[in-house]
Amino acid sequence: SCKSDAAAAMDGGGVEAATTAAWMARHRGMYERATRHPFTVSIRDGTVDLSAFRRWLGQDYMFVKEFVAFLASVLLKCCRQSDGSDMEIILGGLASLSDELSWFKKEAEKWSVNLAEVSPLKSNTEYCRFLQSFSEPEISYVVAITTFWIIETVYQDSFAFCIEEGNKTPPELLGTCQRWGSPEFKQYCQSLQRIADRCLAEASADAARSAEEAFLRVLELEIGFWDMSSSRS
Ligand SMILES: Cc1ncc(CO)c(N)n1
Repeated sequence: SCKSDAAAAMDGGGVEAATTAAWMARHRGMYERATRHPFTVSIRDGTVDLSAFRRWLGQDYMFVKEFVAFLASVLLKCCRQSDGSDMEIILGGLASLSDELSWFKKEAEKWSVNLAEVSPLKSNTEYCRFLQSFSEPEISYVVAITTFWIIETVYQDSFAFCIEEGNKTPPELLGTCQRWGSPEFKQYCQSLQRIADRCLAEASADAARSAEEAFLRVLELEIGFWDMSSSRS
């Protein structure tokens, strides 16, 4: 089970609260390959290949549609396996994807990307298959919430870098960068991180190991997704 902050504090938990921070330190190289990828760094530098950006846009629209189903499975596990105190955060994330899908359609029009004609490339298909595996009830809530947190955090960190001081991001790409790079999105990611850390603090060693494996798998899949957007793989 997954207790609330108050319940965890009462039984003296929280000593090893920062599991996710420890993983980020331990796997720093992988984390940086995912969040300082040549593709997003080229957005920040202003040297981005616009055909690559258009490819990313079409592929990510397909990804987000799959992400809706993934988030529904995270929500279901939250309701079934935790005390339900995280439900509002997850439900809020799910609700905001409705807006996000509209944004993709509008953005696709702006860049003349025909979403009806997009078919998923290999790395996207692989990532979507990974997301689909979470519909299995055997996958625990702690693994699912950790996965959700790191998926959002890679985008948050990647795009926040594109709007940090000294950026040369083309003005027509600022809207994209702000969608995931905003302080509000960062706060949302931090609330997911707190939930993940709270669940990890109580998880069995086996469950924590599975969650760390999922964390690494996401980093790998995100690197593959950026590679796919930059070139064609
Ligand atoms: C590939 C990918 N990873 C993460 C996010 C964040 O939601 C996204 N939209 N796409």
